[in-house]
Amino acid sequence: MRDQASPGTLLSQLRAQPPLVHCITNFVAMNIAANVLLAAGASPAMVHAEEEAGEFAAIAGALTINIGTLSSGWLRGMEAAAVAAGQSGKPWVLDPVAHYATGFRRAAVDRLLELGPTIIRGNASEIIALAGGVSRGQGVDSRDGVEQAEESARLLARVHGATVAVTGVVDFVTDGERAVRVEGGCEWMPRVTALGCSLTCLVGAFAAVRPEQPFDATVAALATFAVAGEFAANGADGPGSFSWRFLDALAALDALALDRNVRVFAA
Ligand SMILES: Nc1ncnc2c1ncn2[C@@H]1O[C@H](COP(=O)(O)OP(=O)(O)O)[C@@H](O)[C@H]1O
Ligand SMILES: Cc1ncsc1CCOP(=O)(O)O
Ligand SMILES: [Mg+2]
Repeated sequence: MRDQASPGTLLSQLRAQPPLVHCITNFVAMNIAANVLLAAGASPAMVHAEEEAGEFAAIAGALTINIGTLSSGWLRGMEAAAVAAGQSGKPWVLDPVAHYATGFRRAAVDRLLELGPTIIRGNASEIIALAGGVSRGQGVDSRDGVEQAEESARLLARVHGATVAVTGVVDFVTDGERAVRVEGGCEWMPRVTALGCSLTCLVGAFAAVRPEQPFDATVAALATFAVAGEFAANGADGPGSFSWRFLDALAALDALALDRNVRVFAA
């Protein structure tokens, strides 16, 4: 196994030089995702208009594209941004929210996949369907277990030359060669809307820090969420108090605490 930069090392680097992260995310996620990036120490910018998305992607350290609340104009902005990111050598992350739900979403994701995302982050239902499998997903929430999506993730990673992250109770990350599981988080996380979308943006932030190491960057982002989620669960009474405790836990998390509490295992 190659040397892997620790999540804490990457978190320290992120905070030392906060990356500008270009997020094209959905209406539901925009506010919480921006707050998550700020709490972690990165600098978010939500820029989706087709007139400017390409230009902005060339300036930012990384791009994230999420199809959660898609429209034709937004899709043109996403395509322009993905092309610009590719041309300027910037990593970009695809979050295929509920891509199986409608023909419009399926076609959009097919076009975005052709533009070569560096990293794909989704829940188990999304990853299974993206690899051509039969998923139980209907809306934005997963109805499948991460274990069921692991082979799909490996296949997608090989076919698209991307790092693929499947999230859920225990997360799974692969680049088609290496694979790990990331334990942690808490039961309230899937009960707070757009936390997965926010994680996709944080994956972008870490990818901006380590553009040549998307696998390590993805693991570091997932580990940060897993540890902050566990810390925030302490004293939380439900999704509401968990939500604000999670932002505080992210901001308070330091490199040492992250590396001491991270649970990443080879898969
Ligand atoms: N039951 C769970 N226990 C612990 N962590 C979870 C659980 N479900 C989701 N998570 C965490 O919540 C975050 C969002 O993942 P997920 O809910 O799978 O994404 P999405 O919102 O896109 O469906 C990830 O950090 C994941 O590890
Ligand atoms: C509820 C909803 N509807 C369209 S996008 C969205 C947010 C989905 O967020 P996540 O994928 O993080 O659960
Ligand atoms: Mg999602």
